[in-house]
Amino acid sequence: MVTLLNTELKIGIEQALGRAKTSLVPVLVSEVQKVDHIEPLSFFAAGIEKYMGERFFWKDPTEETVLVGMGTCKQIQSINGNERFTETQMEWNRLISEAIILKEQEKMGTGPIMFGGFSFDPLKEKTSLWSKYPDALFHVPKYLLSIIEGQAYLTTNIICTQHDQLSIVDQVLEERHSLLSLASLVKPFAKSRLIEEKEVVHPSEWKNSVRNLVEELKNGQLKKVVLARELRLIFHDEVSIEGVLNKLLEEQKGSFIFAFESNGDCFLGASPERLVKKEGNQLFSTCLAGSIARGKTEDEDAKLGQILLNDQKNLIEHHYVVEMIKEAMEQECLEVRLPEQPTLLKTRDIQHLYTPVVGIANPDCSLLLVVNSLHPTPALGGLPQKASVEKIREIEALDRGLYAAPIGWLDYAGNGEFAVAIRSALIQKNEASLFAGCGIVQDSDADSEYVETKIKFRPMLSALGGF
Ligand SMILES: C=C(O[C@@H]1C=C(C(=O)O)C=C[C@H]1O)C(=O)O
Ligand SMILES: [Mg+2]
Repeated sequence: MVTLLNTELKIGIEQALGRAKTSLVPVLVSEVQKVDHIEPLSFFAAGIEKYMGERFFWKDPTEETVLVGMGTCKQIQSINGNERFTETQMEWNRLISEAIILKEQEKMGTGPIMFGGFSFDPLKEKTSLWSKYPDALFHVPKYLLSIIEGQAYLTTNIICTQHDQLSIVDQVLEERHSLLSLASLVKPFAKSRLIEEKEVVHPSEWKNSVRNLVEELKNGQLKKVVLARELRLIFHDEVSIEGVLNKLLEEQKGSFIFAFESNGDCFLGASPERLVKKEGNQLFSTCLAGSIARGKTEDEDAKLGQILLNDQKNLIEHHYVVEMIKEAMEQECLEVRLPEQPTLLKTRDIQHLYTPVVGIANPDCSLLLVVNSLHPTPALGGLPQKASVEKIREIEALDRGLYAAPIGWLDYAGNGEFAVAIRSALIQKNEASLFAGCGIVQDSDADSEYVETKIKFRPMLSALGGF
């Protein structure tokens, strides 16, 4: 259990109440404390009763940053299509400009942050599948556990309005105390029991749409289009989000592990692909496209890797991504660096062609606007960007929702990170939808692309106990 000093929080709230009464706008108070280590998954599990539907989880591949949020002290959303990035950034800036932040040191990922995501394509006709997730949805948590380079921090966020009294301090302290006590009790994480697995679109139909698309790619100006498909699973009981996260953390160590709850649904996954990270004036992005299976032996694995590194179809598929990301980063940066040749990035189930991109951001750069200019990269959409998204909208029998779209966090100093939400699933009580797609180019073969999507389902299938 962790004991905290409470005095500062009270002073902060007093100030915020005063400010809220004169300005008549709600004021955010954010207090950060260094705490003894708390197991992130235990903290997440501690919120199962009180904060179900209002939790998030994030771990980057290097484990430099782990964030677990609980409760929602403020929700930011936008239903305004292509304006969703700008609107979200502006609302965040407004909230932060008034906030009172109590902390001892500057640490990225502590203090007020918001976590959430954007839809892949706001213009795609919506189905009921994603009814809990608007085109932009972000949560500022009430309680945030941040593990930054191994050190744990606990942030408490409170919104003070003109109608609040100082007594809210006692309420918050009591709530926080019981949350921390629960987090110290480690629970066994339940496994899910699968009943049925159904491909939403029949394999032969999906392969036909790939074949038709390949013909179009040969004849038109479209160079690449990413086509995805959905797998629907039914379970005996409600899926345990903690159980799935536990397995993802065990099995997908080199990936971003994320979970984002909204109103009873949960979108989670293990993505190997960074969209963009901002740390001070540095920007990092990733080109990831071109895939091959892992080998059963070390030798076979290395051979497959060599095949991938020299395969024209995959190199072209990858090159389109490099071309577009380089160009977009050059718009945002004073300087951009990237290697000339891709290397391999391997996860448990698959290997990819990988090119990291680093840049020095323009002075006026803001993270969500970079997200806006990158999304979707040709790794998830295609090339040219607009025409490929239109093609997906027209031919893909799937409501992507947040799949293949940016998911991540932003802090009060403008730092943060977004991954593309692939190798992911939407959990709805005792059912789940899994998503996987692949880049179709002129030389694509429908059967091989189908196998590639099958491999890409594995991380989530395995975590859900179905493989
Ligand atoms: C679209 C997905 O993955 C993307 C497509 C890839 C490909 O076609 O080779 C590789 C990595 C990802 O950028 C997915 O996993 O659903
Ligand atoms: Mg591919």
